[in-house]
Amino acid sequence: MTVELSVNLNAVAMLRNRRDLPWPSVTGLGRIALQAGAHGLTVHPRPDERHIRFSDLPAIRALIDEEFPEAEFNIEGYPSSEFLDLVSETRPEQVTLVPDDPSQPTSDHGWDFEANAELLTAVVAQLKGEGARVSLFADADPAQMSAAAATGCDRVELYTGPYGGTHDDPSAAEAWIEKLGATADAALDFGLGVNAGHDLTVANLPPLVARIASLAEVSIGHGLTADALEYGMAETVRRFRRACGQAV
Ligand SMILES: CC(=O)[C@@H](O)[C@H](O)COP(=O)(O)O
Ligand SMILES: NCC(=O)COP(=O)(O)O
Repeated sequence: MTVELSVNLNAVAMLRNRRDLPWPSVTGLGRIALQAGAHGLTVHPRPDERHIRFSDLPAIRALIDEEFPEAEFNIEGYPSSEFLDLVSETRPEQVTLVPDDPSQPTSDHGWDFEANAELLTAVVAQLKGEGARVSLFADADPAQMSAAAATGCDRVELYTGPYGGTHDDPSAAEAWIEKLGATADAALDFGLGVNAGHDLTVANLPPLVARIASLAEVSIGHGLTADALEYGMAETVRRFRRACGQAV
């Protein structure tokens, strides 16, 4: 099974938001990602719009519709009425529901599916009725997959933050791979597809991909944007030196 890559544009938007200027362009970087073969684009609009802005969504929708009709738009977030309205207007191919509190700096846990069964079952049905695939953000806990499936969702997105945090501790990384793998196995047993995301990198992806044969999609923003800066820095410095009049 090919693991599809959805590029999360939140980090690009955060950099753009430092100034009242249109660069880096969220849509422009999204275009480059899709031209390079990414399967889709992910955004996680937060209530304070500190990363992606609600006003970014129509342009990303238009980019996909007009230039990359095979690509998917994945919108992540807590199912507030504002978020659900945004989704209805934007019609993403996939919605990933995340149990974020507005005060959280970033997403740091999956759903408690039993405690939120009523909310999730209703919202999943609504979003599926609007034509979206629905994925639910999940901790590495096989015991929760039965309750996840009972909501009617299509997929779970495994929260890989704690695995990403083990970058300097190989034995802890192995233990997290096993927990994530066991959760993916349980999800598959209940008929769920499996996505994964948070703090994934070029270094920590291969063991995850090797362990989870059913992995359908990873969404990556922070590590991918950091690499784009690192691997694009030398050429960019040369461009600016040329602009200074230097012979390069
Ligand atoms: C749902 C998830 O895992 C997050 O990674 C999120 O999409 C990133 O959002 P921020 O970039 O706004 O922290
Ligand atoms: N769903 C996770 C995501 O979209 C990106 O997370 P990160 O790579 O920015 O940690």
